[in-house]
Formats: sequence, structure tokens, C-alpha cells
Amino acid sequence: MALTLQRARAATVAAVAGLIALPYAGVADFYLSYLYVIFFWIALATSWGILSGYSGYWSFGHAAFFGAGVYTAATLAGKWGVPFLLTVPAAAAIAAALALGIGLVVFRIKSLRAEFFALLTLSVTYVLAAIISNTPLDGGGGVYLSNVAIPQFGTTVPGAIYLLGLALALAALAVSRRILRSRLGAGLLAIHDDEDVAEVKGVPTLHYKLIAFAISSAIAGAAGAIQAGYLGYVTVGETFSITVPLYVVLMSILGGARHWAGPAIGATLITVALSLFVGGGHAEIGRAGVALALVVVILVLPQGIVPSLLARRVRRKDPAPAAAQEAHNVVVMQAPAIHAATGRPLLVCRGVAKSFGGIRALQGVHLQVDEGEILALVGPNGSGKSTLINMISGHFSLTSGTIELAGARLDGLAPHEIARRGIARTYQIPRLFDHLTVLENVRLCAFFGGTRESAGEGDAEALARRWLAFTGLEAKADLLPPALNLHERKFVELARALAARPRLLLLDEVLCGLTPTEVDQAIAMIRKIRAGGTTIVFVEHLMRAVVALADRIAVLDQGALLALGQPRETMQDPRVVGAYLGTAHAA
Ligand SMILES: Nc1ncnc2c1ncn2[C@@H]1O[C@H](COP(=O)(O)OP(=O)(O)OP(=O)(O)O)[C@@H](O)[C@H]1O
Repeated sequence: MALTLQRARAATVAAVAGLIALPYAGVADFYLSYLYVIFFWIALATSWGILSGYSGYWSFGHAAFFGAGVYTAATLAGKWGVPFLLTVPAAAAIAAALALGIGLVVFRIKSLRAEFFALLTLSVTYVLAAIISNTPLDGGGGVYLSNVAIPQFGTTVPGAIYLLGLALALAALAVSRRILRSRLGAGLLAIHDDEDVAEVKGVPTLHYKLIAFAISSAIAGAAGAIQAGYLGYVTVGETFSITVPLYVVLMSILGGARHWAGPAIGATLITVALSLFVGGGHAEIGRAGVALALVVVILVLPQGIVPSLLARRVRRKDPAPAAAQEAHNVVVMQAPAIHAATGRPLLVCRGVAKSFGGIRALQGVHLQVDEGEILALVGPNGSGKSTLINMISGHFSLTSGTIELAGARLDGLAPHEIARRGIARTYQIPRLFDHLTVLENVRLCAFFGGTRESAGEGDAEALARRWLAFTGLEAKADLLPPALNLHERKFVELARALAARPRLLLLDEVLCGLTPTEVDQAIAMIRKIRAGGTTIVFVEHLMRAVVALADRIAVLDQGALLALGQPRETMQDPRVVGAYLGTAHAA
């Protein structure tokens, strides 16, 4: 394995050295320019993938950031005489600033996800084009850069442009690869699948989207500056055309937008295919051919070329890693062992209320949960149990009231900040990240959750495997969630919550839909989790489990706290029987 890695590194270094040597080895300018065009599209498509491929926020406004770069170079170098090389970082900075400005407004608005984001970014392109066209930046006639001195690095001008393009393409690939393997990449992939859940699991979604947008746009801006030097004359019409966003999207889909190398492979294939047809004088046929090939690839390899090929390689490998054979006897120690409540308050809800339009889902609930306690939250359907869990985890904001964890206010905090303070939750209907494997789902929560030092990459993987072993899912680590049954999906939810090392674990109907044997397993697990030092609040309809597990139960009815106390006595309270009749017996 180490040898293969070393060989791959040596081959990469040799290939890069060979590419750098080309202009000095007498290769004709024509071929250098041809290769530059490929590098240009690799840089642009890879930069698009950093935001749009990873996080799923498809931008159709890449021409805006590319164009900002083109006109930064055209203005600085073409009009003001700034040295050309300085315009490249300046273009990157201006494009990144533009993206940050747009992102700070757009990313805060939940309704501007998916197709609305695509449309909005597209309209930014046209607004920017109109501004540049109607100001001295262009004025409508285009800008010449023919008088701009391009530094030649000991070769020709096309050779220098080639080297700049190569450097940018390599930088874009290196950045994209680094991001994909970092916490940022893990967070972006989770945002792609379910942004709200990613936030609740501790991913600072706004922050991450802004970083990705800025990096993506900075690379596009730098590509624009180099392209301005390559063209020597730029116009608004050519710069801000639909070609850039359309091509980068097609290239990324073809190669695979969720892999760092995918857009580059797509860019190379499409650029070479188009140039073959243009060279033969059949540009229209070339474009039609590329479109047809794209349709075929989408049908055969919907994830794109690179991820589909990698998935086939993984499938050929042994699915059960040797490290994960520990099974159920895993010791679950998160903190000093606790077998009963300590009497110290951990969670305090005061007058918690939530209204959805006219529906008063919670009406001023007061509730205290002590450290080390297991508290069951019960009540008839629609009584507000899940809403309370959603408020504690920050999924919903409070209409009124306060929530404290260990004396510190939680209300008003973003969900990812609440997760960082030590609260983890499961969902009644599992909400797993469907494009991440079971192991990646759990590892993400180890990365982002928890109050202690964040887990590093190796620690996160080890933690994830440990909790998968605890929940009996070690053999499923490499599967994608849609391949699991309900019981397994629920246990992945549990493993994800545990990997966050929570002080307070919120379980929302984790036993619902399980067979009696699975329920017994789950009860034993929940006892072990408490013994490991975690306080638990669980919503449950199954009275057998409530009585077996809970130290106290809180009964909600129509959004209000109806009763609170020992399980058996409370369930016999006539008010509870009245509110509950039918549901409890059915369970
Ligand atoms: N996002 C929402 N928008 C509008 N109304 C909601 C929303 N979430 C919950 N409600 C309403 O709030 C009330 C409480 O719902 P909640 O899901 O908290 O009940 P529950 O006790 O968890 O029920 P169940 O046992 O069926 O899961 C219900 O009337 C429900 O319709």
C-alpha cells in the first residue's frame, strides 16, 4: 500500500516535471496553446466543483467570477499598467470578495437553495455584465491587452501562458483534493445530502459554504486574469456568455462532481473532443456529439466517470475490514461510569413555547433533567414531544422561554454550536446522508460533534468504527444508507449520535418499528450508554421500554407538561390515563 502510494507520488512528480519542461523542450507554441486551453477548463471546472460539486449548491454564475477576473486584469494591466502577474492574485481576491458578498446574503436564506441558487447566480452574471458594459471598465467596445507585457519565464508568450495555466490547474486540483479530505470537505458533502441535519450534527454550514464559494470563485477569477492575457482582447459578450457555466457543469457531471479529479477528467475529455471536431471543421457536429455522449454517460454512470469507476474498485475489495470485528462487547466509556442520576441539573427548560402559525405545539414547558438521568418523554400523537427535541437541538427556534445546558443558555445558538456543547440527537425517521457510506456518516459526527477536542482524521475513523461495532453494524460500514433496512438505519442514527461524544443524548422513537429481540438489544445498549456517562432523554411510545429504562417520565399533552415522576405511578395517574387511553394499551 505504502509502496503504491510512493509510486503514485513519484509518477505525479515526473508527470508535472515533464509538463513544466515542455515549453523549454522546443514544443511548438500551437501545441502549448492547445494544452493551455485544457488547463484553463480543468481549473474552471475544478473550481466549480469545490462549491457546487461537493455541497450541491449548483452555481450557474461561474462566468460572473471568471468575468470579474478577466476585467480585473483588463483594467489593471490593460488600462493602468499594473504588471500582469500582479493582476492574477488581484483577480482572485476580487472574485472571492464578490462571492463572499453574494454568499453572505444568499446563504442565509433557506428558500434560496437548489434551483433558486442556480437562477440567482445566473442573474448575478448578467447584472455584472451590464455594469461592466455601461461603465468605463469596458464601455461596450471591449478592452485590448495587446500592449500588456506578459513575463516570459525564459520561453515565449504562449509558453508563459501555458505555464501559468498549468500552475493554476495544478493548484486547483491540489486545493480541491485537500478540501475533499478535510473537515471542510466532509461538511460540504453532508450539506449536499441534508443541510439541516449537517448543521445539527455540528457542521458550521454557513461558514463552510462561504469558504467554499470564496475559494471556488478565487480560482475562477485567477483563470479569468490568465485568460485575458491569453486572448489579448476581451469583450463583455464573450466573457459573460452562458458558455462558461454550461461547460463547467457538463464537464463536472461527465467526470463526477463529487470527486476532486472528476471535473478535470470531464474537462479534458470534452475539450479534446470539441477540438477534434473544430479541427475537422465540424464544430456543430462536435457539440452535438459531446451532448449525446453526456446523455449516454449519465444513463450508464450517473455519478460520473471517476466516482463510478472507484465504486467498482471498492466493490471488488473485501467488504468487512479486519479492524471491525469487535462486535457487541465493546466497552462504552465516554466519561466516569454513572448508573443513576447525580442530582445535578444538566438540562433546564423554562417556559418553552413553540407556535407554528396558529398551532401551539408547545405551551410553556418547564422541565429539568439531571446529569446521568434517563428521562422518557411520552404523550399521545401530536402532543409536542418531537417539537421539544427539535427545540433543544436547535432545529427550531423558540417562540418563548429559555433552554440551558449545564447553566449555559442554548436558545439563540445555531444548531452546530449546540452540537459542539454536547447535545446529540437521533431522528424519528432516520435522516442519514445517503451519498456517504455508513462509516462516513458516523465519522462525520465524530469529526464535528462533541465538547472535547475535535477528533482528528484517524481518531474520527477509530471512533466511528467503535460505535459501529457497538451498534452491531461493523459489517455494513462500506454500504450506502439506502442499502440498509429500517432497524439498521435507526442504529446508524444511534451510532452517529454516540460518535459525537454527547453529554446529553436525545433519542426520538429509536425503538419504533423494531422486533421484540431488537428492542431488547436496544434497551441493553441504552443502559450501557448511560453507564458510559451520558444523560439521555428519549421519546417513546413503547411502554415496556419506558418502564425498563426510565428513571422518570414526563408526559406531554397538547403541548403542555401533564405529569412528571416515577414511570409506573405516573402512568397510573388518572389524568395521564385519560389523555393517553388507547395509545398506551395499544403499545
Ligand atoms: N414543522 C411543523 N410545522 C407545522 N406544524 C408542526 C411542525 N412540527 C410539528 N407541528 C405540529 O406540532 C404539533 C406537535 O407535533 P410533534 O411532532 O411535536 O408531536 P409528537 O408528540 O412528537 O407526535 P408523534 O408521537 O406523532 O411523533 C402537532 O400538531 C404537529 O402537527
